[in-house]
Amino acid sequence: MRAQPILSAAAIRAAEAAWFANGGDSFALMQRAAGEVARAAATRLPPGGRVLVLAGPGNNGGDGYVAARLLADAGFAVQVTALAAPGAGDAARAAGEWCGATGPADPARFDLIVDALFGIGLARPLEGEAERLVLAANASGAPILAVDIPSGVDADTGAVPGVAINAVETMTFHTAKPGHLLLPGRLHTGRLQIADIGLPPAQGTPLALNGPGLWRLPVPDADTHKYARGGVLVWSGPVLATGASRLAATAALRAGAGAVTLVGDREALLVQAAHVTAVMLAEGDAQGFGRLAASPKVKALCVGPGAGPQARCVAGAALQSGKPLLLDADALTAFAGEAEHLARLIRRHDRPVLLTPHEGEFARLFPGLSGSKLARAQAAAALSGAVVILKGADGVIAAPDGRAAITANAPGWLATAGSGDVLAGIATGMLAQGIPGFEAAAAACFLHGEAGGRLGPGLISEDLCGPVLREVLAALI
Ligand SMILES: NC(=O)C1=CN([C@@H]2O[C@H](COP(=O)(O)OP(=O)(O)OC[C@H]3O[C@@H](n4cnc5c(N)ncnc54)[C@H](O)[C@@H]3O)[C@@H](O)[C@H]2O)[C@@H](O)CC1
Ligand SMILES: [K+]
Repeated sequence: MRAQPILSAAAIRAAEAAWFANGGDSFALMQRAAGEVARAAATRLPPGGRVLVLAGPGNNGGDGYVAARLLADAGFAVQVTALAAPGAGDAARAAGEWCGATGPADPARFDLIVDALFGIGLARPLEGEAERLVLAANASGAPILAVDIPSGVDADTGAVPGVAINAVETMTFHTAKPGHLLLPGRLHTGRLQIADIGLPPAQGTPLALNGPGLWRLPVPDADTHKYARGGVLVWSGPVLATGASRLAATAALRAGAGAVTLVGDREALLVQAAHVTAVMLAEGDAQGFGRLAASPKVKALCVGPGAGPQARCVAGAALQSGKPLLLDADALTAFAGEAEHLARLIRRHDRPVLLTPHEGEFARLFPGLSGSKLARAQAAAALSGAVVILKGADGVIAAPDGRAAITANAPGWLATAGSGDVLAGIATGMLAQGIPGFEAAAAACFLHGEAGGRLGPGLISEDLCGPVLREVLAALI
């Protein structure tokens, strides 16, 4: 299975420019794009159905004019409402070839609205007539098919600086754009369709949709044993906060680590003992954690879920261990405002380190980083030398070498206490099995999303560690 590339607006324009430089015909490209829009529109229309095409001043509008002509030729009743006449180029040619009904219209009178106001060329918030058209289309109740990207959504960031079209479906071209997958853009996109319009396949792109094409799950050989599959240490929280680390430990075991041990003080372990069976327990403080981590049986470490006041010392010991390591929650907050110091420790560590902040933890750890979720995760990975999972429904995974992935399968049901602890555990379990950092992080995010999707309403984090993870793994191996 191939990874699905994602291209920024600039990368799409570069791909088009390269193709044009080799003699590719830009109007033919527009016609192919519009053909895909018309085909998608036709499947949503009754015979002779009424279509309103909202056309902007650029090539997105050009796609709209060509689609209008194709739909009219196919017997649909098409009207175009133009925001402004295209000035020149392909869009002007497309507008010139449209001879049908043109002018203002009540969008509620149509069976379908085709949104061709703005695509990847959106440069500022929608105002005035553009804003009015978008609000009227959204309020009309008619389904909206967006051309390339819902008008008002920034193709690179998913940001909606003003108003934006609420599409039921978006027909985009060549590859997905970050704005289709990052929030809030994803909520405006509806069903995303990606049409091949004849550009050469995007290869070696640093950004991809998170999915099985990006990583491969480990399958144990028949002659393996538990420590060959990978031992994991998870730092246990204190006596009144043991749940988070227990979720992480259980998830690591489910994800395929051969043996998982919770390490902590005696009181905490007595609580853990009342709950766990296959997960083992070992008494120790921060130095003890470091000593246990030195065992060749231990292949990955997880510090942070519910870690409590020891978080910094244990994270420090873990960072000296030379073992693949995941830092989450309290272990991230322990380094708040000290990203550069943490980066020095990570760079000395020389083995994969995963940082798994949610937005709040990210802001505390990297207060100087701004921009889109994608840009911030990439900057944090470059700064820290770690693979960063910036969590959320549009979770971004970024590696220090510039690779990044966006996860789009996480349902809202995953927004529940302990969900991040399970993600940390799955990712640590992947690290323990020798999966490289970026792939381990991406696989964990995908598995977590799939498990959440299967469980649905009523999901609690304990469920995520249950048989559902086994089912998800079995479906993907
Ligand atoms: N370049 C190509 O060959 C192809 C482009 N395609 C289409 O072309 C689109 C990109 O076309 P363009 O680069 O012309 O960009 P757009 O059509 O997205 O918009 C650019 C125009 O909108 C104006 N504009 C931007 N933001 C505005 C705002 N907030 N309010 C008012 N005006 C605003 C700009 O000044 C410019 O005139 C793609 O999204 C896609 O739909 C497709 O036809 C495939 C081929
Ligand atoms: K659009």
